[in-house]
Amino acid sequence: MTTRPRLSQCGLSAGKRARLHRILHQHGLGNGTALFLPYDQGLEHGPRDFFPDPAAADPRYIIKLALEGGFNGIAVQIGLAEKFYWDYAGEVPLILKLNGKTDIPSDRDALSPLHASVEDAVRLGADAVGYTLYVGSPAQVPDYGQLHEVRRDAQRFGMPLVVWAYPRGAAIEQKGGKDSFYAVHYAARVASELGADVVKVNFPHPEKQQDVPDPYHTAFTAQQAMDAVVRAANRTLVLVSGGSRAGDEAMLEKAEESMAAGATGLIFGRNVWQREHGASLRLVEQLRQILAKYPTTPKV
Ligand SMILES: O=C(CO)COP(=O)(O)O
Repeated sequence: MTTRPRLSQCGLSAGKRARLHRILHQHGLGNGTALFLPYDQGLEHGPRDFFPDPAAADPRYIIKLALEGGFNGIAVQIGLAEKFYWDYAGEVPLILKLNGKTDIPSDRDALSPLHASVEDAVRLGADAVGYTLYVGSPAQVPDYGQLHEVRRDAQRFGMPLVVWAYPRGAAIEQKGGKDSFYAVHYAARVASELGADVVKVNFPHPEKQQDVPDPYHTAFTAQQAMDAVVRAANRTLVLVSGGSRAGDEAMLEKAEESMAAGATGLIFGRNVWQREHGASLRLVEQLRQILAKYPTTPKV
């Protein structure tokens, strides 16, 4: 097990630290862990994601769900933030996603363009900004350039930077895909080296990697792989993503293994809002019980 870093250890400016403190210690369970509700899938995958529960197509339903479920924050794109966030008077912290793209063209040369700024995030009262970085994509060079701009502004405004570190592209596919241990481990390290304050990763699968450098041939369990991912992120706080719809047992196991490894929290979207309302809240309550077992102590 890896120790979860405290905010005072993470090289944060006063503004970033105050905002992360609000998210982690004044919302959700208030114990330094986090449960985020991401809601950018309407852009990334299209409205098909709302077919399982049509209520979820309405951003007001999602924000209410985040409040009812005691989430630490929601992650949305600029258009929804401008139209809906203030309906709830900023009661749940906002991570403003600054880039995003559709899945209509193939992901092989993926680059996620910027369409909002850190200044927008300040104007909207956000507590963090989110940036999707496609590690391993042929477009990773311009991607790093965009991230650099965002990081500079985030430093200037004291705004925490959450990097969605997504392995992508043909080279990643050849090595076992975007959730192979090799890819997730590398992506966590890249985000940390490039200055993310928080990194969001897929849960790593050691059994999926192929054609990878030697050290990865060692047999890792899922728990060991997750431990290694948290270590690779060093003093960058780790969030683990939910992924496409799975059963409750699988989600709870992923949550437990992630938190035991030293992740700071979970960012589960479709697995929460693709269920009917009562089932969503029941799963959230079980996730909160897991988070309650892993407080950050001491707090600062
Ligand atoms: O962070 C996420 C999307 O931005 C994760 O969403 P899912 O849990 O639906 O995979």
